[in-house]
Amino acid sequence: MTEAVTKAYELAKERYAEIGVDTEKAIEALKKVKLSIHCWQGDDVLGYLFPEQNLTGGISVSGNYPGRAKTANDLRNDLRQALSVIPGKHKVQLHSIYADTEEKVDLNELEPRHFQSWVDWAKEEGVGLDMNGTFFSHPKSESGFTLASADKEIRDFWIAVGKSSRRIAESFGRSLGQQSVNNFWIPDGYKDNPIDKLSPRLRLIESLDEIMKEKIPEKYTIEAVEGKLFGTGVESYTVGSHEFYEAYALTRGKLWTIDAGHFHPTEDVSDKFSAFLPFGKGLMLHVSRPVRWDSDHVVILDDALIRITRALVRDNELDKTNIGLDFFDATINRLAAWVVGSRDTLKALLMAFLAPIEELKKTELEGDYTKRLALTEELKSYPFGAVWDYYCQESGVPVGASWLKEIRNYENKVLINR
Ligand SMILES: C[C@H](O)[C@H](O)[C@@H](O)C(=O)CO
Ligand SMILES: [Mn+2]
Repeated sequence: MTEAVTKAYELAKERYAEIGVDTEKAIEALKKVKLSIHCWQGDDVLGYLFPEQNLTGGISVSGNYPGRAKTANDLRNDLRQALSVIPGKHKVQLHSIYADTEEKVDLNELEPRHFQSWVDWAKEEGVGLDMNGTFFSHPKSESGFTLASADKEIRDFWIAVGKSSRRIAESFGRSLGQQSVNNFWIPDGYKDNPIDKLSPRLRLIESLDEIMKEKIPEKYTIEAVEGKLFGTGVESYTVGSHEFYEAYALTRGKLWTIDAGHFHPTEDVSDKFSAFLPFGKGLMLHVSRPVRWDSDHVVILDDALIRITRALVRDNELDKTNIGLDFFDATINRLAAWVVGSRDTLKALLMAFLAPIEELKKTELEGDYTKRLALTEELKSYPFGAVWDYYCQESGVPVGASWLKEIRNYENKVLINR
């Protein structure tokens, strides 16, 4: 296998060189990209703080594949196994509900010490940690409102949750020596047409401003705000819409989170990066695959993903963009879901790097759209797979579908017994 992979790579390298693409440079560029892999694919977004609590907030997971991670330790072991077949060094995204503690503690009382086991694990694994405050799956979110609630007591509770998430993210940044992005997604909204669309938004602004009041050095953590078109149960009005958060991010110097599943199905999210970034501090992405709606299917190498990575690479936006994943499928092996989604996102990035970008830009400037079309179409059948295989081999991870054998062994040894 090793020899065949290397031979195929050498040939591919020649083919790409003919069109002015340096495959070694593309591989080096790919090595630098850190994905932010979401922990919640491993346990169906339930967390470990409230074992009896159902998933709420208008998101849902279908399927009952055996082996859901039932403890934080299970989840870390599963993540370690999945990471071992994904090339590169990455980050893992947590949520408040993944606190690992024996204490009876509520979301608003969480402190960095409740995440110490995650920090220790991250150090061992050499991964960074990103954070998400949890604003759902809790009795105090049952009305459908949290930070935008008209009830001050409810609002204050969730403000404390937001502040706690910032302290935790800061501690991740300090302990691990890399910035922790702290993402805020707030599910608040109405099922049916509201009369007053303004007041909840004004309350959300006030709550967020209160949460962000304390200055924390950005080298440790920065907040990202995630809008949404709608969720199940909040079809008519979402307080934190896209325009709301785009404006919030711009005026407060925060990151704007673009979740690929949160827009109208025909909207091209990749088109938004270059419109926002000349004004904004940066982006957080939640790479997801909406099938007819925000279904959070496992990411695959489809046109939508290719458009996302192409935009980031062609417009030189990687330095200002955090590439997070966000999907949850319990109908298949959950580790395989992480692996497919992560490997495919990396593959799509490699495809984007393997292009004569400067030449294409020049062609476009010269107005030669015929050549632009011809070149981009021919590029699609260049031997990018040989470069990917070689990258996997050199990174010490399985080439081709052989990673599945390792995941199956783990399933038979570990997952099946849960
Ligand atoms: C669990 C996550 O916070 C959640 O998926 C959020 O990011 C989202 O996308 C909700 O639709
Ligand atoms: Mn998301």
